[in-house]
Amino acid sequence: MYLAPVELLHSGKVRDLYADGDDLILVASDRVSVYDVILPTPIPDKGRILTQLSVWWFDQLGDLLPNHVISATDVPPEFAGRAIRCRRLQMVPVECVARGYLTGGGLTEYRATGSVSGVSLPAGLDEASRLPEPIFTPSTKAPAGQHDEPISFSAVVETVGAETAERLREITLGVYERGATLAAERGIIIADTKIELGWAPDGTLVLADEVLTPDSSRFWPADSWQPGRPAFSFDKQFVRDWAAGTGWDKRAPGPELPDDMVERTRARYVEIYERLTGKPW
Ligand SMILES: CCOC(=O)Cn1cc(-c2ncnc(N)c2C#N)cn1
Repeated sequence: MYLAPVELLHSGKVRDLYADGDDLILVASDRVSVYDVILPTPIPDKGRILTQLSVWWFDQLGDLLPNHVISATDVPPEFAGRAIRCRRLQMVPVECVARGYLTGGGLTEYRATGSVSGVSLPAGLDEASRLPEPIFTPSTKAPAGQHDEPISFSAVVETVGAETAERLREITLGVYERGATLAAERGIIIADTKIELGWAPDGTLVLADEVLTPDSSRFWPADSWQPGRPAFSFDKQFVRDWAAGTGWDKRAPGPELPDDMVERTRARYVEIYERLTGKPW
């Protein structure tokens, strides 16, 4: 059977997007990125593990909203297990972020303004503080290599209208709370997550991209969480600490990882998959 070649549309840090006729093929690589730098050493099976975790979440979230998955198996053979055939959507031009904890860019913004994406927060919060309740903190979709800029809810209203803005907030918080609740029962804190939504031709909002993976969300082991202390990244901390120990200048290309680092990091992805899905990898 002649297999029409797929066309590369967009290559990201750790994933690539192809066109295959009317469909899209979203492919996850084994690349890992720390401090926004792609490391030269792949983590075997990372792409497959995160793709299968995302597929599992899509199924768990099917009662909240439809998703873009056409098939997780009908993909080009070279991408088997680490790609999703998905329907082409009109993507919402807003990064939909939910935060249950304060860290990263949200903490920086809070320290400067007392709020995150226009959402006022109580005084006295610190690194890794749990928020009184999860908040919707949208941002712009910055061009590759630049950081997304926080935008207020009213800016989202101006972009997509009030009804859709409310729906974006409702969906984003709903996906986060479903994921954070399930993960917490399994000893994992999901501190925040970024989802992508798109419109189907009939105007329905559809969950796209990847969902609730360690690449789209911050995963922390619950047993070592301490507000006021930088949290331990479940999947990336070993590599971050090791790379920092080599004296790596983060403006330089990332260092090659030694075999034990690769295996320990792979094991962390397997552990996340098994804990959340309850299925052996
Ligand atoms: C580098 C990989 O990441 C992306 O390309 C993100 N992205 C996804 C789309 C998209 N566009 C239309 N329909 C979809 N179903 C999707 C999805 N998912 C665009 N950018």
